[in-house]
Amino acid sequence: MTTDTTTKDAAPGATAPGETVLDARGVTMRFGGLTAVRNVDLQVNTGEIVGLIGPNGAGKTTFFNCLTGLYIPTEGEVRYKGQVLPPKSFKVTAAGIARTFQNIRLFANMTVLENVLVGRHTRTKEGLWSALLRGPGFHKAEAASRERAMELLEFVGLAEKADHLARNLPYGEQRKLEIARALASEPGLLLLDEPTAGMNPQETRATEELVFAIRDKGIAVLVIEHDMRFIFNLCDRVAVLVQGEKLVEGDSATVQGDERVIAAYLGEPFENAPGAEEVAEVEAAEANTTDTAPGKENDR
Ligand SMILES: Nc1ncnc2c1ncn2[C@@H]1O[C@H](COP(=O)(O)OP(=O)(O)OP(=O)(O)O)[C@@H](O)[C@H]1O
Repeated sequence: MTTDTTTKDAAPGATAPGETVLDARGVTMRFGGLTAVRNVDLQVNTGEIVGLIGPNGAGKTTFFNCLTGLYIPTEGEVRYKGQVLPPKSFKVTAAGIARTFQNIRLFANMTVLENVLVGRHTRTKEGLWSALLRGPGFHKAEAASRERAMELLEFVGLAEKADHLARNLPYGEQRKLEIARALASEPGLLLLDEPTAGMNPQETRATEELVFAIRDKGIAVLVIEHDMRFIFNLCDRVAVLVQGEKLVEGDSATVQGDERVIAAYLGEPFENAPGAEEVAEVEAAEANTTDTAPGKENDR
């Protein structure tokens, strides 16, 4: 699949093709006597979707936390577009890295649109006084933010639900909303922590298409997932963490066939073709989907 980040469709945070957006070197994170992540190197370039897989407790989320300023690595360095990242998560977001969480963290009693507007705060310049006085600058900035938030809701297939309360959305749509909120900070790199957890096969497939569409806008993606079909369909490169260390890194075919990965994580060689039962489930669900269903416009 090709990526053209020079088109007018490129996201505001998009980077030139081939640029290294994330450069993590020797990242180690210790909690007392436990080394959760040990000396991990990982690069992500523009136009790439990179997967991070491994057994439960392998250190994947801890590594994400080291990339996003939630944890300060005990050792090692993380650079975004060549700059060492500041050790504060809001500064990391402002620098251009956005993330979603393993457990959905939406503002349940706010509307779908308001949740996305919250995600834009790192990109709005209007300060407290401007907000209190509600001058022309404030109204202009607010209108621009709303317009961008609606564009993002359109992109993820939730525009028609902009006024719904987040808590009333079905689970799969809450996950999409989290992605829209993360995109609202106009990142150059998006980190997704188990984006398909709890989804049915149809929702998982729609998420796959959404991630491809995000990549096609020039935003690099690093994704943690336990769904191996999702990972191997989606990713240009996959890194495998086991007990905090990077065991293998390579393209999907290399990782799927690696004896060490099979022994430590997959258990048995990965069978790429979906089972007949899964195909039937997706086809039945798609047959029931009306033309107005959210996410329809992202289908490719
Ligand atoms: N804040 C913390 N304090 C102490 N130990 C922690 C902390 N966070 C994570 N750990 C430990 O670090 C190890 C790695 O955990 P982590 O959540 O990063 O794994 P993971 O690969 O994301 O697992 P999963 O796939 O189950 O989400 C585990 O042993 C965990 O108990």
